[in-house]
Amino acid sequence: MLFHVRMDVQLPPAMPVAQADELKKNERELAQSLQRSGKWRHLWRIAGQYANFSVFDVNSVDELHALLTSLPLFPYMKIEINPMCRHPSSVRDTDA
Ligand SMILES: O=C(O)C[C@H]1C=CC(=O)O1
Repeated sequence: MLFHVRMDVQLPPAMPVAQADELKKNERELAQSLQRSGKWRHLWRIAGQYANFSVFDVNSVDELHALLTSLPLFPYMKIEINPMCRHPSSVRDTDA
């Protein structure tokens, strides 16, 4: 199942830089591991914002929820999720 996910990150301005850096480092490691596993198919920065567009390929909504809530930055994210299915006019046969 494919989901388009938008994540907007808002760290509290008062958060110490060292804590923010540690969270970002841990987030990056997990995000890269999930990309290598194929679960996190796409990760794009939204230009000019501390936000991203992502595409996740998971087996269930429960798996997506577990994955998103496991992210170190999850407590500081606003997340918007859109389920996707194949478009009948798509020419990309492998994109399912
Ligand atoms: O930077 C972000 O968009 C937030 C988050 C998503 C992946 C990652 O490494 O950090």
